[in-house]
Amino acid sequence: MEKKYFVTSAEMKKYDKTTIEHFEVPSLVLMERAALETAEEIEKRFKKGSRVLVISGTGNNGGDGIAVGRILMQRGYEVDFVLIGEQAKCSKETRRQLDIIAKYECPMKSKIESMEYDIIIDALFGIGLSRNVEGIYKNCIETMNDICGFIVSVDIPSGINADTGEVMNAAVKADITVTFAYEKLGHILYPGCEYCGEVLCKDIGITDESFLGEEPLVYSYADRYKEQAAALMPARNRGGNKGTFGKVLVVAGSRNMSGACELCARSAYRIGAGMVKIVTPEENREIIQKNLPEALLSTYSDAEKPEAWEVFSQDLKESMKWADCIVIGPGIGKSGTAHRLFEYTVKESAKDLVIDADGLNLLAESEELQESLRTAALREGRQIIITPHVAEFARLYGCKPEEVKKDIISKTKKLADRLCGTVVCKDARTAVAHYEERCVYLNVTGNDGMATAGSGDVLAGIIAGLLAQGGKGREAALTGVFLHGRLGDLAAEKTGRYAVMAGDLTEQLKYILSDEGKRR
Ligand SMILES: NC(=O)C1=CN([C@@H]2O[C@H](COP(=O)(O)OP(=O)(O)OC[C@H]3O[C@@H](n4cnc5c(N)ncnc54)[C@H](OP(=O)(O)O)[C@@H]3O)[C@@H](O)[C@H]2O)[C@@H](O)CC1
Ligand SMILES: [K+]
Repeated sequence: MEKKYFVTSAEMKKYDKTTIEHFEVPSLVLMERAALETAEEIEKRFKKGSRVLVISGTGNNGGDGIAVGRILMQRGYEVDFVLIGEQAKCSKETRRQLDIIAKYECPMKSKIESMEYDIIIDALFGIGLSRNVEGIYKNCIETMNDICGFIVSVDIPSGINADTGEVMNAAVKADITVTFAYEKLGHILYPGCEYCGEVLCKDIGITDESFLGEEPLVYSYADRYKEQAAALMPARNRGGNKGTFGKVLVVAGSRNMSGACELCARSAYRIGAGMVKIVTPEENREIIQKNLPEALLSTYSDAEKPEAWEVFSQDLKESMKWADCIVIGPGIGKSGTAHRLFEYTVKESAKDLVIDADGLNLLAESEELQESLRTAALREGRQIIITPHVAEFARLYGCKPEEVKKDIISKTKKLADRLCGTVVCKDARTAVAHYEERCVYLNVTGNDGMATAGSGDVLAGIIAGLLAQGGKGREAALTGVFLHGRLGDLAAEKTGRYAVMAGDLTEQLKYILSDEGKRR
């Protein structure tokens, strides 16, 4: 699978350093390449004679900016240079850039004197931003945002934290961001991604060799899969039958709450599972048979009564034997029956398990069941995938939702390690971690239209459908999350983000995988 990495500032600095020290590429060569790439993006958009303002800080980001200005000046643009901060504090490379423009007799100013520019080069702070922006720096960022010109941020908009995407008290709102070698987490996480404009990632000679064997912690699927989603699917055997394409057991819904199980089961079918059986209260029978006649059904009533449970649990045991994997939780509630069903599914089966929604709340309440799942994963290789949104995650993890949002990557990994499974932490950028893998997947598909009831039920069904077709827990989760986001994007293209409903996502499965084979 082709990956795309998102790096932290510490990782990027390490790769810079390796390229400079281990591979002996001079730092000024990297800076010149970065500047050339940035200048070329400006030349594509603006003609010679355009007025350019370069705002530099004292770090190497500032040096990049000065070099961009110098190249544009040599190519016929009208360039003004401003340095914010003390010259004496400039990095070695930035001092060198100052010396070069001094030789060309370009004056360096210490404040912005005009608001009349076509282009602003934002090179105040790059990945070296280490604290909140205050005083003259904050004023400078606000002035850049006030000038009417087109803003090109060098590497990252000044004021955005490259690791978390946080706004450090003030940040530049760029039209484009030209970054180098790898996109940073701050380009992709919210709110940072909303400040970048279009992100253009340029090769300046820092390559995967600079990892020296240890790849970055965070990755996603390469962009090409957005157009070629079917390439992520498990190969489909033309000689297969409904048994070989996998059997999913959906334990979902509660009395007169049939929507969640229907969405989940339908999604499992649409992603390609051969058979789907729904376990739900008897009251839901009629509506499910009407809406989803393809689903097999096993219903229960009065399961709180011991004799009824006795009979039904035997039936459930048979269903669990029949299934290749189980999904439990959507719409199940937290009643006594829900507890029983959940406990039984965890303890009496070794089949791969997707836990969603209320199932996660039941899991959060029971250390004993968490321990059972850990043991089953380690001893029997049972694959456990949990799909919490941020609030459910916080309950399981034992922290506040805000803390999850601030540190989604490492917390998702820690929870996966604790549960010995795959954890899908659903947010605007969903993270997926697996206990046996060091790296964490960060999803870049999807949109806010998907923040709608039932969207999670669809994801749980998709992941279970992929598991049933033989996918490993980790891959099923990654592919499921990526596809789910693509479904949301396609649905939003059709209706706009406001109008997207969960059923629309499943509907899009009809189209997104229709090119299977052609694009593999
Ligand atoms: N190796 C190379 O040649 C390559 C380098 N590249 C480029 O280098 C950039 C990284 O350079 P960098 O590490 O020098 O950091 P950068 O972002 O310029 O700023 C650091 C300065 O800001 C200061 N500072 C920080 N926070 C502050 C605050 N809130 N308020 C005020 N000051 C604050 C901090 O000062 P201090 O914390 O020491 O007080 C320091 O002086 C990278 O983004 C890319 O553009 C690429 O071209 C690839 C090749
Ligand atoms: K910048």
